[in-house]
Amino acid sequence: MVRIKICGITRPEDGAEAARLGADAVGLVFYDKSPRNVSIEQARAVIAALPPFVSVVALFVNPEREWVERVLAGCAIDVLQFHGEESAVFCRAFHRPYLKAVRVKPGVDLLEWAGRYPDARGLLTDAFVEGAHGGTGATFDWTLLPDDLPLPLILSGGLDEQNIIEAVRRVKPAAVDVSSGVEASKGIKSAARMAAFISGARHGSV
Ligand SMILES: O=C(O)c1ccccc1N[C@@H]1O[C@H](COP(=O)(O)O)[C@@H](O)[C@H]1O
Repeated sequence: MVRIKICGITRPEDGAEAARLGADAVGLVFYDKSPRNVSIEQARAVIAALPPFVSVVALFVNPEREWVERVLAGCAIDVLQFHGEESAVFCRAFHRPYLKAVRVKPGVDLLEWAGRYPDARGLLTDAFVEGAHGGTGATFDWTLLPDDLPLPLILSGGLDEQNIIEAVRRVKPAAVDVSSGVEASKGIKSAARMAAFISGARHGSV
């Protein structure tokens, strides 16, 4: 069964609703250029509203090492997600499981990326959009994904309630990750869209 991560949670009630609907993980964005950016205090409030069986993923884009350490000291984070140009040495420096995001466009060699981050818990594929690091709501050509990726594949990039069944059926990822596609407005989740997305992901993977 595909695992489901709902990213860009900024409000405790959205995290609690994602968990109630069956999300396996929620993502918190610690990147001040994102409309979904949260402070450590906001993150703590979201985490406090979650049941203990939901994983908490902290997303960063080219962070200072001290910022990651402050977040880890201030919040109960299970997994790190890096969306910038962080090296493998940097990603593993925190002794936490981590995901490495890759922005996919023609010519990007995902097998080579997987080789550069062999200890990542998964490769998260997002759409390449010039000038943006992610969370754009853009999709990419799923035929660019290799069948023989040596790491678990987390599919993201423009997923929503309309395309999630086809995405899961065609790509067969280990997990899916969504942010824009389940929002009512930037940073605010829609309960109805989250419900339709999670139901679609479950439906597509049976
Ligand atoms: O959500 C953001 O604002 C964000 C900012 C910078 C890097 C990544 C970001 N989000 C992640 O991008 C992918 C795709 O998001 P979407 O579903 O297309 O909106 C996903 O992993 C988000 O968590």
